[in-house]
Amino acid sequence: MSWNALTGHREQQGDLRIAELMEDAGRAEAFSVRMDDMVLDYSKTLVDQGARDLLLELAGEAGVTARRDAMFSGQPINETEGRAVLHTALRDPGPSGARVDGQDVLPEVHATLDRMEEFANGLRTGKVRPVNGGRFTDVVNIGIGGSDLGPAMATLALAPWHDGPRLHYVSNVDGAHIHDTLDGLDPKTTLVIVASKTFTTIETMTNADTARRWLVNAIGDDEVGRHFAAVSSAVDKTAQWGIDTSRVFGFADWVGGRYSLWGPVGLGLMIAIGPKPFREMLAGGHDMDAHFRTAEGAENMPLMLALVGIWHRQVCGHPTRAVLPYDQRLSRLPAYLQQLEMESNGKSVAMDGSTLTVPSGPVVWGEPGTNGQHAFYQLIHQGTEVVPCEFLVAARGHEPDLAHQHALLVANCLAQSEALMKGRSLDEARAIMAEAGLTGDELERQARHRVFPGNRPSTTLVYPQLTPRMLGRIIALYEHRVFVEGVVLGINSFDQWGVELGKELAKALAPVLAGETDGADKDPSTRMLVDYVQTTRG
Ligand SMILES: O=P(O)(O)OC[C@H]1O[C@H](O)[C@H](O)[C@@H](O)[C@@H]1O
Repeated sequence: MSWNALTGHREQQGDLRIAELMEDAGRAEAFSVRMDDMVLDYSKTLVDQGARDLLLELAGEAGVTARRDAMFSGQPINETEGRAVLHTALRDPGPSGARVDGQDVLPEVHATLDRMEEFANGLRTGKVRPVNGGRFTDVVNIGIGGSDLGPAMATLALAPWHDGPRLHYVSNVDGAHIHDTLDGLDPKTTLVIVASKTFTTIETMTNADTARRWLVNAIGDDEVGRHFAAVSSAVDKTAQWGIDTSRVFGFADWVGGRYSLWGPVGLGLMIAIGPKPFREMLAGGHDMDAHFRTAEGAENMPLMLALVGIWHRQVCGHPTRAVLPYDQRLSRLPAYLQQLEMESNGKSVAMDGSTLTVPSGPVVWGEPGTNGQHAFYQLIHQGTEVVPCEFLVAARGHEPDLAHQHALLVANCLAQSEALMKGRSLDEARAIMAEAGLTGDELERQARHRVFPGNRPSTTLVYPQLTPRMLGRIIALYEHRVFVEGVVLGINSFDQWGVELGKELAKALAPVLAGETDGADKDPSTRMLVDYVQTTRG
């Protein structure tokens, strides 16, 4: 019912402009939400009082609160895989937590964290040594998807805390990735973490084999295990692959891959920044969990971020959403969110097997500002498609000597949302052209190119500084936003069947490319492409 009411409300708004709503001096306060020292400003959107009421009603009808409580209490809300969804337990300081099969999950979570801490400290202090002595200078994390994007994003984000061994991330099955990463590293002082929830992912296992050969060449076979650690929920498979159990950090199947940064998948990050900042990040995630569980309605930041997302995608029909961190260290955030949001909510079948009657989650994309301004913002300002923008910016940077650069960064961020909202009318453009000395048809023609439609929505998340705790809050904010959007759409945000078909076909195509089978069953396009590769590669 609320869907219809919402689309009706949007229609009623007609050509209402955000700038008109902004004439209300109280709008910014009324249409923003605070969580401690963070502010999410969604006043530069067309969400008005009526829209917000209806969106909250929609969340109520979808049963977001009950579903949220079911998630936190360990019920198997991932119904297509029959699993609980408890990544929040990885950042729960306890003392007691959710129960799965009657068992409190926290003792194991905390014991694993302690083991990770011991191992990370060992590497950082030189207690955990390479075969030939000395210290580990470099750590290579081999993983893909959820076993790569989260820790890689966070390692970059927390660079100011990086005082441990150098961290490198290899994900792509393209040999170029591991080749270029290992090139220049010394195998005698390099530790490899093989990170894979399933420990079957072809990309990761292929890269792990390559890394093992590289290590064996330098240090021999006997003790190569001392240069490995594994992170997985398939502990039996890590043993089969030859990694000693003391070097294996396990996690339960109720941690989804793309939600797994908080536990052993974050091992590399913990080695890089140290256990204390890592635990601070967990505390930040837990802050957001507590907020999400207790803040009411429009006071709830993840809920409101989700509802604004739904307003833009499902109600207004904008197909994409740009994530624009004005923070170079968050440059991998858009890629991380692409998996988090699109793998979670890019689905067209509802939990009950019926076809979705509203669009699924949006295409998520983005780059850090100000780089994007000199590339694709043209389309955001003047293209025919409206792209809701999500800006993120810290009040303070980490480089006191470069505070003037941070001030410029912030000015650019705020100016963009202002420009998107305000735009520039034809009359204003004409005045600029007249000022430049143009007249007649030429003035008119040139003016038209300089019109900005404006009325383009954006949200801005501001926070004091990108610390480990803040990063934890930001990531958990997005996780819960994805959760709420999924509940409102009625889909299962925690499976990913859509990635399977391509994997199956790739497996079947490998022998065709190798010339072992003829591929007669393939379509003409695929056959032509196979033929091209076979004849061209020599
Ligand atoms: O951690 P792994 O089991 O190796 O999985 C790595 C990734 O591959 C899969 O194809 C899934 O789509 C991702 O959700 C997952 O994060």
